[in-house]
Amino acid sequence: MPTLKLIGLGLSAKFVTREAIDEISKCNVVLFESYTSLSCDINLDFIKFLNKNVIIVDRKFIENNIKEIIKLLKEKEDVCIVTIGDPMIATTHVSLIVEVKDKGYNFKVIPGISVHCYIISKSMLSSYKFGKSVTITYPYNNKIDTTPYDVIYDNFIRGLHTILYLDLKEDKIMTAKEAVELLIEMEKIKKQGLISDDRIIIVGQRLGCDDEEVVALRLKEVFNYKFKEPPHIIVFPTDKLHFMEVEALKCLMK
Ligand SMILES: C[S@@+](CC[C@H](N)C(=O)[O-])C[C@H]1O[C@@H](n2cnc3c(N)ncnc32)[C@H](O)[C@@H]1O
Repeated sequence: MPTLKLIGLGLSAKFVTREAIDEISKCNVVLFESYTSLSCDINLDFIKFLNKNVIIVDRKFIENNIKEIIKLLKEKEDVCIVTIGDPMIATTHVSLIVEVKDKGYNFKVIPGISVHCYIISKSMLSSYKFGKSVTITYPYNNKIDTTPYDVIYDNFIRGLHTILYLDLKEDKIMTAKEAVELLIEMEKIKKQGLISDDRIIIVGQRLGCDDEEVVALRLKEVFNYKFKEPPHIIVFPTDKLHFMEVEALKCLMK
């Protein structure tokens, strides 16, 4: 039975699992989806080394070309869609599986180490206390989407931490500084007192790379801090911290 396989590669080459390597090596056609995340050392050449039949695909292809994917399944039997991180976390790929299953084909998910789990681990905050995550996006037509403010606020007052993914466009990658600038603009609109100089955030930079860094900073320190190149991710902790979380945060402060 033809099978669509969604394969996660983890954050960098050292996290690629044996299962991912085995599946990619034997797959008849490999589509490398490179728009939902990025890695310091996983690129087209890396995947080509495992399987020569690889094509880079963009958002348009994955989101609008289900017919093409079904055609490939009919012709090639096995189709692998390969992503950085985990294929099902902070992506919309579940819709592919639902459509393929609906047409009577098989599917398989091969998880990879996700930035979501990685930053929870490296933040050392209680994994039981993370609320809904959200993405901070660049303004569109000069309009700022304040959804992230609402999500953080809702989590914050319920004693929950928030993971903030940062916008990833074809031509630009949002940095932690740009994200904090946007949060400050959101505060001017929402005026609920969430964003203030002394709030602490955790910034994960280049996670999974040899030069990764995880640092806890007060918002007032963000603009003078020398961050590494993106990708960046932010954790916005609640102020209802367990005493052990307070100690963990101190370990991440410079
Ligand atoms: C939409 S999420 C996709 C997550 C991916 N599916 C996964 O499971 O890892 C992508 C966002 O996560 C963050 N991110 C991804 N990889 C990262 C890394 N290695 N270091 C820091 N942040 C990262 C960036 O904010 C990026 O825009």
